[in-house]
Amino acid sequence: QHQNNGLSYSELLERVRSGQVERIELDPARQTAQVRLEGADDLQEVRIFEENPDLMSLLRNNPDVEVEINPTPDNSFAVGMLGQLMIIFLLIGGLMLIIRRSSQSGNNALSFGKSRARFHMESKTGVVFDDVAGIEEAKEELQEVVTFLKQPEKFTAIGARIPRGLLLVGAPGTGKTLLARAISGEAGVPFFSISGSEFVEMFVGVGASRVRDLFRKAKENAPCLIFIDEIDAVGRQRGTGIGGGNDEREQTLNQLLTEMDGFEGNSGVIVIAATNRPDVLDAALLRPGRFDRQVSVSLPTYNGRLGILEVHARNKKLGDDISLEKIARRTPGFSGADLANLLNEAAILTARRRKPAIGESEIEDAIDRITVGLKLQPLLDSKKKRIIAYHEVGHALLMTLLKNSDPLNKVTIVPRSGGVGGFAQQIYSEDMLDSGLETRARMIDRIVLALGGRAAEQVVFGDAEVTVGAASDLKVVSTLARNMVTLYGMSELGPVALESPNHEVFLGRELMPSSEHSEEMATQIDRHVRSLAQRCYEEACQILQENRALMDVLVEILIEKEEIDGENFRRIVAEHAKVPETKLANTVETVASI
Ligand SMILES: Nc1ncnc2c1ncn2[C@@H]1O[C@H](COP(=O)(O)OP(=O)(O)OP(=O)(O)O)[C@@H](O)[C@H]1O
Ligand SMILES: [Zn+2]
Repeated sequence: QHQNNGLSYSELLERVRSGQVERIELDPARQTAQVRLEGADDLQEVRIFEENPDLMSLLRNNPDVEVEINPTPDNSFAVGMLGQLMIIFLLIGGLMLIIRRSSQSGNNALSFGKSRARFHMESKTGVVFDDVAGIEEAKEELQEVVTFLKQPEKFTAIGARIPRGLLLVGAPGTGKTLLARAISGEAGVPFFSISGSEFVEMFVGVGASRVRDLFRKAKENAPCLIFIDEIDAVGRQRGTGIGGGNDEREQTLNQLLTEMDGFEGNSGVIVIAATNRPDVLDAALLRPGRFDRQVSVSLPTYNGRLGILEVHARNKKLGDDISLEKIARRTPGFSGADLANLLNEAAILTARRRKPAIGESEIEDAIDRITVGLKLQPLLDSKKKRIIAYHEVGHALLMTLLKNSDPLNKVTIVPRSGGVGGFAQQIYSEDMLDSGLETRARMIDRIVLALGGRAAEQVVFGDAEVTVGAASDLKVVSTLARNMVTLYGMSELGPVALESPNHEVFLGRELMPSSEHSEEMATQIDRHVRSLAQRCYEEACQILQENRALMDVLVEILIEKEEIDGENFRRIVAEHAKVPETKLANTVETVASI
């Protein structure tokens, strides 16, 4: 009934019972498990079923089996995030850009065979508001919670109801956990924490009682704060299957709701939950008296990044040449965790290079590591390498020639572990993105230069040879062009907003069509978006065509040296350009009517 070496579900149960299973990795979404039998080196796959109480209770009774559960991945989130970052991050015109988000967030599977996850309690977190930077608005809102915890009588005396639950909403690594710990620290109250993914353990039927324990302990220690990270793991809308153990999860959620309702008025316990997916939460969680207040924690702006860098530079040895302002300018789209990580990576590199203090080159390398991954071996000279070189030179040359583009920082064809074959990177002269003062001229140039990679491939190798390497460039182009037409009134459709901007792009909603306009208007928008992109593409092709000889020179140098920094690149361009003056192309005039 099954392949030679495949285990059936019932055989799996049998093997667990007889103690022959060493390790099992459950994947509820795919309804499979990877099983390692005693003495075996590799894993084998077994189909499991949605309702698998036998397996779960068996595993509970056999604590020697190592168990891991892969939480259901949320790709929609990742995609939304990626889209967002790519706009901000247009500095990288890389082949197949993949941004590695701080991997510590979220999806780490939990193992409950060895250590049964419990809630954690810290009597003093030692974190204060000064340790949290760049999210001033959220801090201000939460200052109130500190006062509730410190002096509840102040509020009860005048009959004010102290909120029980508060939801922190924001992308991974923006400092939600840090903020919660700082509230505890500032108020001088104990901090209880558990993560929603640890709640996935409810799978084995201990969830509800864990919740009861947590709240009982907390009440004994009031005033105090309970922090539930990744609440979406347990608080997803009920009745939507995330795989086996649904009932368990719902029981846990119900218990959580019961506990929230069961607070005696002003018992001195405040529950803070964090999520990056408020849209998937069960509505019951958001009712009055539960998590009825939301505070959003957004990615830091330029000033925020500067503040966060200052916090994390406190205990680092920085060289005299390091300017935190410059780093902040280089890192739009970075979260607080990314920035902390950046300084830490730079410190590690510095130690490895036996230098006394962190220097510019360590910062530079750390930024690249975080955005595009580790350097890999350069490719051997090959057609592929030439295509990548032309693609990147296409981007880089446009960054240099276009009048309204931020200058090139460097162009490289050293492949990166993040799946990037090469990239051309800009350095922002000012923090336009944060200030919101992006102009039409700049946006057009960003579209043109994003198309520069594909255009170079086309100009040099012809139609048939264009590669898939431009996929991420094209995503950037569509987003920018669409925003120009629908949000900023920068097309012939007139100065009207045709869609409401969704600032919470990290929710992945940006991809959802809005129904605010008619079918007819939707067609018009599409037409204008396409025509804008088409004109920009033609513009890119034309500029590159005119500078074909220069491109060849640059590609030869890039293939030889693997990397050219902005200054050298500009020097070479100035030496060889037909018109010696750089920054000559004014696309706004050519792409005038859209
Ligand atoms: N605003 C900030 N100020 C200072 N440091 C920060 C800030 N945001 C993040 N960090 C740094 O990043 C680390 C991770 O952030 P934290 O775990 O609080 O983020 P989070 O929003 O809870 O992320 P996740 O959703 O992944 O749990 C912090 O311990 C801190 O070192
Ligand atoms: Zn590209």
